[in-house]
Amino acid sequence: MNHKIAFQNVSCIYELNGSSFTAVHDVSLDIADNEFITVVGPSGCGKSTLMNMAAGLLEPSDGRVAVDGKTLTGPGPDRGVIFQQYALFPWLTVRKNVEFGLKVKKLPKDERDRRVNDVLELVGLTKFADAWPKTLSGGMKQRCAIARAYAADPSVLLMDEPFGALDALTRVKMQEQLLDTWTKDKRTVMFITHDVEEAVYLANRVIVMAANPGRIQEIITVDLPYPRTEEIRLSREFADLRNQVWNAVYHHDSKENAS
Ligand SMILES: Nc1ncnc2c1ncn2[C@@H]1O[C@H](COP(=O)(O)OP(=O)(O)OP(=O)(O)O)[C@@H](O)[C@H]1O
Repeated sequence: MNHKIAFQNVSCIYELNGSSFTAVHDVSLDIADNEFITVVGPSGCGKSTLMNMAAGLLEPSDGRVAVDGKTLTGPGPDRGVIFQQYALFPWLTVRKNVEFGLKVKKLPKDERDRRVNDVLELVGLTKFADAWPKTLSGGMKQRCAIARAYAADPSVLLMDEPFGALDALTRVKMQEQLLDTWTKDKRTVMFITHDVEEAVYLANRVIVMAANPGRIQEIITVDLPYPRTEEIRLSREFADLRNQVWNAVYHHDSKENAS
């Protein structure tokens, strides 16, 4: 299999006030090219720490993280990062927000225009190209952030609870929209969430983490076809997978807390 991202025996130890805390311990994981993986687990199990190491924002204390076989030494344009906070520039329109990184890269104007138009179309924001961020709903702001990440043409998208601030209905719509975008233009996606249903709905594989120390508890393959229709979401197979992930996350966590 062609591995896009490889975590090899990765650990992360934070030093704080003279004591050390193991946030992630000995994680090994291979993510295939164009695979969509989701990462779930209890609060504090090291999900963001793992993603920050893939983003190159944090260096592992032990082991290595590689993208396309190359050990990471920092952030790079091959990886687009999307956080829960939309991080849009309020003084720029949707179009200018999406264009921003391309200007920094000094791409010629016609190339910038072409790319911005393509990605706005991809996320369904063409009509809102000249709108200001403050006039957009939360879901639209996050679509704009996704468009901006796509515009830079990264082969990897790292998403940390991107829909965490949205209401339940918008969240479901955003999941559909994201899968639609990803199906049209595949990337390797690592998506962190607290929401078990979201984790199953989106993923090829769900990585369930446990805490103290943060580690991989179980990997559950979601053998459901794309597009993930409403019929799939309401199917018996989907419910079984959701229960399986739920048990791996919560029953394991409550057993640990009881002991
Ligand atoms: N800079 C830091 N210094 C010390 N400890 C940290 C630091 N960042 C995170 N931690 C600790 O490491 C552990 C893992 O944190 P991390 O944010 O990766 O977990 P998470 O699974 O993403 O949590 P959540 O779901 O609540 O966002 C937590 O116990 C956290 O308190």
